[in-house]
Amino acid sequence: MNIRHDAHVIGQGRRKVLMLHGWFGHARGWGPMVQHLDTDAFSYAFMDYRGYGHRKGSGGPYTIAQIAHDALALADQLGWERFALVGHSMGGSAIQYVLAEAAQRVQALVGITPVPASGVPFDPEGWAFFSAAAQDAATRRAIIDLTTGRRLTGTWLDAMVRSSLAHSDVEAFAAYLNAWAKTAFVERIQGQTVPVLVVAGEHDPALGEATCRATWLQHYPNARLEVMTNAGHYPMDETPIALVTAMERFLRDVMSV
Ligand SMILES: O=C(O)CCC(=O)CC(=O)O
Repeated sequence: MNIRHDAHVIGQGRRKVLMLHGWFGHARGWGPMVQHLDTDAFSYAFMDYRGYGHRKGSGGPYTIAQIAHDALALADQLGWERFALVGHSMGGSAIQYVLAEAAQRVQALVGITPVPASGVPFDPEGWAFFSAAAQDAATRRAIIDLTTGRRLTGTWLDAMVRSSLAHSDVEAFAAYLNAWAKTAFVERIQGQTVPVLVVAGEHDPALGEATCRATWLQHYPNARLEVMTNAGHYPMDETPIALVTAMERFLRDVMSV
């Protein structure tokens, strides 16, 4: 394991994979799935966004476009000409923005409970609720509880909130809500033939199977869907072995080495 550039890089494999985290995540916040990765077949680079993880205090811009540009700069630093991208939730929007900017470099996309390229619609009440999360730990906890189907232990919810508070700047967290919910760029990716795996969680109320079918599977002709049973919005914590198995089976299938 080593730290290079703006990323936490593990593995020596010839298949290169950039990992882009979600709103509550950070480069080292991918949970127990990390210990199950095949580090002989793959090299994984886990990137922090501006204002997150070891980039806390960096300042913005806190936008999906900036995440994508930082991801491409990281790939350049690592000497990765072509690579796959895995994005969780907000990271699902960012991996598609990378595709929009540099399709020739992208071998495959894996979206884990991912935000679509159309953004996420909110009613005023929902927007007020999610907006409160930046300043209020209890709201962060309530969102994670809601998006995992209100069925998981409070010990895990509390740990997720602590991790989110410790590893993100409040101003970045606040601004990224606008970024993931309101960045819409379907016209830039619609019809791209890149192989895509979409992983939905059975208990994810907003970004679950129905949303993935209505968005990702309509946008990409070569997209396939896997639904993780016994998972909500965080399969990397809830069903880590099943998630890694599905993800690496797909990537082995579509990435030439
Ligand atoms: O819309 C939802 O269900 C939650 C999305 C979210 O929290 C964003 C993220 O986890 O990156």
